[in-house]
Amino acid sequence: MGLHNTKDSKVKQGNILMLGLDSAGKSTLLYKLKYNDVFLTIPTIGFNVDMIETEKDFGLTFWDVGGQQKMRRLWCNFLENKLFK
Ligand SMILES: Nc1nc2c(ncn2[C@@H]2O[C@H](COP(=O)(O)OP(=O)(O)OP(=O)(O)O)[C@@H](O)[C@H]2O)c(=O)[nH]1
Ligand SMILES: [Mg+2]
Repeated sequence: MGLHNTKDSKVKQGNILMLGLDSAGKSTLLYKLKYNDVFLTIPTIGFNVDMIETEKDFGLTFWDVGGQQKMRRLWCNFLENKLFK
């Protein structure tokens, strides 16, 4: 997870990369964290990005990446991204 300041140095933000095999429960976990509820999900094609404000001036951006076989070749693009280093 990377943690960095935005233009306003008081506002902090972190990025969380969610990787895992298909049907591991990544999207379910994200919706549970964001809405405190369980939703019917469909397999993620590509990726979802969602932000959760944890407290004043602090937010977490979740990158929920599809885990199906055909999606896994995209994982390296996220792992090489400096947001997650
Ligand atoms: N029993 C049980 N089922 C779960 C749990 N978490 C997720 N599921 C179910 O598992 C299935 C897949 O969940 P998803 O959250 O879509 O899985 P995912 O990791 O996002 O899958 P991809 O998007 O294909 O990578 C859904 O039917 C969920 O309801 C859990 O903790 N317990
Ligand atoms: Mg998903």
